[in-house]
Amino acid sequence: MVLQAIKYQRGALEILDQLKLPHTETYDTISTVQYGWDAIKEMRTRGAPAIAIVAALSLAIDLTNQGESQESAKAAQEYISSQLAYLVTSRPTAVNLADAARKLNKMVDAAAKNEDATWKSVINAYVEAAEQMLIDDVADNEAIGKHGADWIRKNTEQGKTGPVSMLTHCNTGSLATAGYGTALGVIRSLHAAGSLKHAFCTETRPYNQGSRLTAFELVHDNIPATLITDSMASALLRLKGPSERIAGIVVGADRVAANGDTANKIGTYALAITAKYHGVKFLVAAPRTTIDLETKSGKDIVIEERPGKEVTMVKGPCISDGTLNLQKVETVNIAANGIGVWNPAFDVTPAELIDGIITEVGVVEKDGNGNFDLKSIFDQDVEGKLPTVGGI
Ligand SMILES: CSC[C@H]1O[C@H](OP(=O)(O)O)[C@H](O)[C@@H]1O
Repeated sequence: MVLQAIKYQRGALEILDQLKLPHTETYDTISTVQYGWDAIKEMRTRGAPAIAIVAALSLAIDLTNQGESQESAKAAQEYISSQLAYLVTSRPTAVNLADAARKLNKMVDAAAKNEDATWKSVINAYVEAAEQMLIDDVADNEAIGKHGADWIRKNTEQGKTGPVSMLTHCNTGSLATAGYGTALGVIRSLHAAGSLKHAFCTETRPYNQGSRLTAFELVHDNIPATLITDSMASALLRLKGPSERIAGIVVGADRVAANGDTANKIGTYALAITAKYHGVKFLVAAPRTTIDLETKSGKDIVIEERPGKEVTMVKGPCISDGTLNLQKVETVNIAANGIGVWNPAFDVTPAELIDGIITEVGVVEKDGNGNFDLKSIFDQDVEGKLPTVGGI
C-alpha cells in the first residue's frame, strides 16, 4: 500500500491526520478553504510541498462544491485571489504555498482576461491547475531522488566504493509531499538501486516528524533504518560513521534563499555544523518551487514560532485499565509547570555549510567563489517542463 498524505478526486479531498500517526491512520475531509487552513495551521497536514498542494486543492474543492454561478469571470478571479491570500497566512516559512499562490493567481488573471471568459471557465482553469500540482510534485520528487542518489554515488568516498548510509532529519517523504518525497526520496532511490546500506533518522523534537513519520515510512518500505534522538547525531558520525559508511546528511527545505541559505526544520543547522566537523557531505533536497530568488539570504526568512505546549506536552494513545485505546489520544505534560518555552519551528543553515542542493533538474554545487547560482536552474527544462505550479 502506498502511503498517501493527500487523497483527492474532483469534488473530494481528504488529508491523513499526521498528529495521530503512527498510532492510527485517520483521514480528515477537507471541503472548504477554512478546513484546509485549519489542517495546515494545526499541522494535521505538513511538509512544504504538501502544504501548498492541500491549500490549493482545498480552494479547488470549495469552488467545485459551489457549483454554477451567474457571477462574472472577474468576480471569480477576485474570489480566488482573496482565498489564496488567506490560505498563505496558515504558515509563513515554507515558500511553496506563497509560490503556488503567486503562480495560480497569475494563471487565473490571464484566464479571466480571455474575451469569452466566464465564472465557470475561470473556475475550471483554477481547478485543473491545482490538480496538476499533485502530478508535478511526484514527478519532481522522483527526479530529485535520482539526481541525489547519482550525486552521492559519484561524489562521496563511500559511494564510490559501495553502498552508503545516510542520516536524515524531520520528515520529507510521502507524508510531506504528494508522494515519494524529497530528502527521503533520495534515500528511497539509493535503496531501490541497491546503493543504501542503512538509513538513520532523527526523532526531530518537538513534533517528532522523524520518530512518528519518517520511521513509519522507512518501516513501511522495509528500508533498513535506525532512529536516533536529535542529540545523538554528532556521536553517530564520530563513533559509527566509519563502520556504518555514513556518506552524508540529506535534509529537505522549507525555503532556499537566492544565495543558498536554507530554512528547514529546527535542528538542521546543528546537523550541518556536525557534518562539516566530521567531513561528511551535507545535502539539501528540494524542488525548484522551494527556491525563493526574491529572498536574498537566510536573514530575510521569517521563522515560524509555534506554541510552547508543543514542547511541554506530548500526545499518545490513551491507556486506561491497562488497555490501549488507539482511538483516544491523551496529552501529558513533560515539563515543569511555569517554565518559559522558545519553540522556533525552523532554523537557517548558511550556504557555506551546504555541499549541494538537489533539485528535479540536477544537483547545484557552489562555484569556485563558494557561491550557489540558483537562478540558472530556472532556465532549464525537465523533459520540457519549466518550474511550474499546476502546469502554469
Ligand atoms: C519536503 S518537506 C520540507 C520540510 O517541511 C517540514 O516542516 P513541517 O513538518 O514543519 O511542515 C520540514 O522542515 C521538512 O524538511
